[in-house]
Amino acid sequence: MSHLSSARPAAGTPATGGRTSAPRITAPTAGLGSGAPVSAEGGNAHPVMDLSDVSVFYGQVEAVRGVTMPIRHNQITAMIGPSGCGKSTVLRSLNRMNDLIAGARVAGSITYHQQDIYGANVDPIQVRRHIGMVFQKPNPFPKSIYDNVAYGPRLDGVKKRAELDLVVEEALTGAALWDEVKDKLKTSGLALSGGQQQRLCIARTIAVKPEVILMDEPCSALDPIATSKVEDLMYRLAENYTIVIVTHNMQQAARVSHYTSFFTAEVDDAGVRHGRLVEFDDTQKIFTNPSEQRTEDYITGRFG
Ligand SMILES: Nc1ncnc2c1ncn2[C@@H]1O[C@H](COP(=O)(O)OP(=O)(O)OP(=O)(O)O)[C@@H](O)[C@H]1O
Repeated sequence: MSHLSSARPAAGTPATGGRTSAPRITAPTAGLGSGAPVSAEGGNAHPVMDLSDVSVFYGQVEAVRGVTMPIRHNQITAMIGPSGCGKSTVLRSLNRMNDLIAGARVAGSITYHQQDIYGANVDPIQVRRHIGMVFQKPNPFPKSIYDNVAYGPRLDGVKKRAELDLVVEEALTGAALWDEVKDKLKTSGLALSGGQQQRLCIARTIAVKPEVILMDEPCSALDPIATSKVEDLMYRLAENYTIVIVTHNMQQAARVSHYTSFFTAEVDDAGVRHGRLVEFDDTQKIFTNPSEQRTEDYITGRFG
């Protein structure tokens, strides 16, 4: 296990008023960039994160109740379910992005390598350093392609041009964008197409070598060709990263993920609506032989 010694915002992630005397969150360096390709049968992959009886509140409203599931190493876990069932809420709770929403609160336990990410001494900025996020709408900084990717490493203290050049090339190559942009690194990231912008945001995220990448509907703003490129990329990234993706697109979940969690909204005895995790399993099982009738109804289009 290695210890982090400094707090700094993760690339592409807004900094919060995090505690400055940042206590440390630990992570094994062995997991960073050293994983072997894992197939959909990777049921033995150990959990990098564990959610146990997680509920998320907005003020007094319990938007999601009692979610328990693992996030397995170098696997892609998809979250699917009808609108408003709490997929994005749960995703944001995995790297404390909900901290940025006034009144949001998480109950239950979310661990990263057995460490409670909401522990009293844990700095959310450090959490986001290890658990990066790619958003629905590509959000490059209004800077050059190079500076978008170099942003996080520079904050990490990488200053030498040659080192930065290498990190930028590696990240852009890892995000399957290098060949398209290597001759125009000084061009604004905003001048790229939507699909290229999303891959640039992925490059910016992986440039700081997080272990887990959260993706909130990363293809919803993209056309089918750009979507297919990002899907291919996700699959390749899973050789080295643990990915959690929220998607409205069931075909996409079936295509790219190893595990799928199906969420829905339930109304409790008091008439209050909450998001619930109905079923978590191998993606193949969810889409061919789910245990729950509600899952089957959803994937066969009978509701949702
Ligand atoms: N910032 C917020 N403040 C208050 N309530 C919120 C906030 N964000 C989400 N909610 C509520 O939490 C519930 C779950 O929303 P969430 O966006 O997580 O669902 P979702 O499954 O991701 O939906 P969609 O598929 O439409 O994006 C909804 O009732 C929503 O209105």
